[in-house]
Amino acid sequence: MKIAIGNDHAGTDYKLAVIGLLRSMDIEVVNFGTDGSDSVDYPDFVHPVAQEVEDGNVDYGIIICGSGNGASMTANKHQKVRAALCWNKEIVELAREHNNANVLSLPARYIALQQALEMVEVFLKTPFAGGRHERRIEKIPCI
Ligand SMILES: O=C(CO)[C@H](O)[C@H](O)[C@H](O)COP(=O)(O)O
Repeated sequence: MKIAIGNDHAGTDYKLAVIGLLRSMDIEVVNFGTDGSDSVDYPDFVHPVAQEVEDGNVDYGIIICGSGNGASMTANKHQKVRAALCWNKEIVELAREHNNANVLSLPARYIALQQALEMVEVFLKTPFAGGRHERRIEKIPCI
């Protein structure tokens, strides 16, 4: 499995921990930064993640900013991206089962680090349920 990851300054610490988790699971990681704490603009680091997902170069994307909103808004501008802003494991499970989310957006300033890591694990292990949900996600893109 291969995952692209990107974040702004609010998400750097969580991002580095998530990368550690992914590597411990033998998952290949493409890190688009930022890796620092200087103030940056989240679209500069989220668009490359979304583009990798859209191009089929990675299985999933993980994006992290303070609230998770700016990151998910940015990623969802990409036609093939379904980025889900999640704040607990149940929402993550539903984002995979019902929405076939291919990008997980984490709000670093509003969830505990351990919670974020557990959410990543749930995201990776939960399959899409298909069925009625397939029809619905096919209707998401603008024509
Ligand atoms: O984009 C966001 C809000 O939707 C993120 O939470 C950013 O991380 C946040 O806006 C950054 O805020 P800061 O005051 O510039 O650190």
